Amino acid sequence: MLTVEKLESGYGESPVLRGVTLEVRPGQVVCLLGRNGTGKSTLVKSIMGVLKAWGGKVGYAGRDLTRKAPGERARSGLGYVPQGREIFGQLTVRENILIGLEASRGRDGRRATSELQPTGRRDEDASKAVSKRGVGSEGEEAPKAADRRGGGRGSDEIPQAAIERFPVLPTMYDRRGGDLSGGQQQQLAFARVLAAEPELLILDEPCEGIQPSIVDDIRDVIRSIKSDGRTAILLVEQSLEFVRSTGDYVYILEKGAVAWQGDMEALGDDVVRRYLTV
Ligand SMILES: Nc1ncnc2c1ncn2[C@@H]1O[C@H](COP(=O)(O)OP(=O)(O)OP(=O)(O)O)[C@@H](O)[C@H]1O
Repeated sequence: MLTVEKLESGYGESPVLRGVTLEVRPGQVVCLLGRNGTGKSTLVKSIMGVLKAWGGKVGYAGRDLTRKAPGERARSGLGYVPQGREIFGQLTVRENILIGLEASRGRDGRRATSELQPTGRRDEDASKAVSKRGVGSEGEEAPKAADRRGGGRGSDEIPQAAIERFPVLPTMYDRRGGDLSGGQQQQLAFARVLAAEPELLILDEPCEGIQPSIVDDIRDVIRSIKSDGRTAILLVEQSLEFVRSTGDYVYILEKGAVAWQGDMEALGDDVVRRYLTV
């Protein structure tokens, strides 16, 4: 479903990716490993179009997305939880999740909010975008998830797909995203992207800075998504233990290129020593 061919990218004049080729098949959990600075985040940013490709190709479900904007990639079915989560701190939990819905509304030809950047003062822009559509306050009209799915539910209802794995979130719908703990924010970031029911979920270090009990929850979420079989996952992760307990296939990057790839079972100690041990 996702095919990356000889992808090259970098920052300014500095190349980082030097011809990366990889593939994610439907239902697979593919893990991206490598020491610090080898280009893992650069690769997922380039797949999402947050960073422009210098060369090579990103194909998805038979379409060439290489020159497409991030919003269009989201509308095609790609969901992305960036490193650091990037939730909208000034918006409520409810508004954060509804923003995620925009990616799927975009599949009907409307603007996707993945084009909004959830940082600092841009929260204001996001807030405006939300309130324009009436999500912000009681009694106003919200994005019609029900319209799209023909479900006939209340107009401001958050889709079950967003929250079914995070029972704590509905208890905090009116809290500001910025007031949540790191673990809760990570759950919110997941819920926001799952609201759009992506076919491929790209996760950049979802366990970074998260306490162990929440890491276990995130592992359960990934396993549950995997067992549903509807969404493939491309997972950037540092923890070998986490990768071994969730993944099917592994790519290891070194100096912006794939240095090793294979089934999870083939990821032996020799490979770990050679490419991952610091
Ligand atoms: N915004 C940026 N501007 C310039 N250089 C950058 C930028 N982001 C990353 N780099 C550089 O690109 C290279 C690859 O970084 P990248 O974040 O992709 O690595 P990574 O494998 O994800 O590392 P980590 O595991 O530490 O997150 C590094 O040398 C890094 O310093």
